[in-house]
Amino acid sequence: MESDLRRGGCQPCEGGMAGLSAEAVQAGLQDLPGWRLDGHTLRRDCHFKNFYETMAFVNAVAWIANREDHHPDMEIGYGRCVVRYSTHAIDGLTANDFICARQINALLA
Ligand SMILES: C[C@H](O)[C@H](O)[C@H]1CNC2=NC(N)=NC(=O)C2=N1
Repeated sequence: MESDLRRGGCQPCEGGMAGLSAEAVQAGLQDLPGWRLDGHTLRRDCHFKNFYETMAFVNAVAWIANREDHHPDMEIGYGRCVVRYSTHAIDGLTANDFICARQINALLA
């Protein structure tokens, strides 16, 4: 499982796909700085100097979302963006959510 979270590239989201166990989610979070569990979503609160930087980030996240065909919910303010990932198809968390969260961390590194 851990290796699935490290490997890039999301799998297609389908109704029957397996959600991660609570243990797997906790294990994944150990290696995902900045993210926490918020209900059944992975959440990171990001802060920026100004609106321009916030929107540059939002656009980069949108680019990743379209490449991976895996889309977060985003809440945007002048200097902040809350990013939440879950897999809508199963209303839970899958490896896809961790794969995308890692890509967001790479953007912010
Ligand atoms: C048809 C398309 O691949 C699916 O609707 C994808 C699109 N992006 C998605 N994003 C997320 N977060 N969860 C999904 O289940 C999902 N499904």
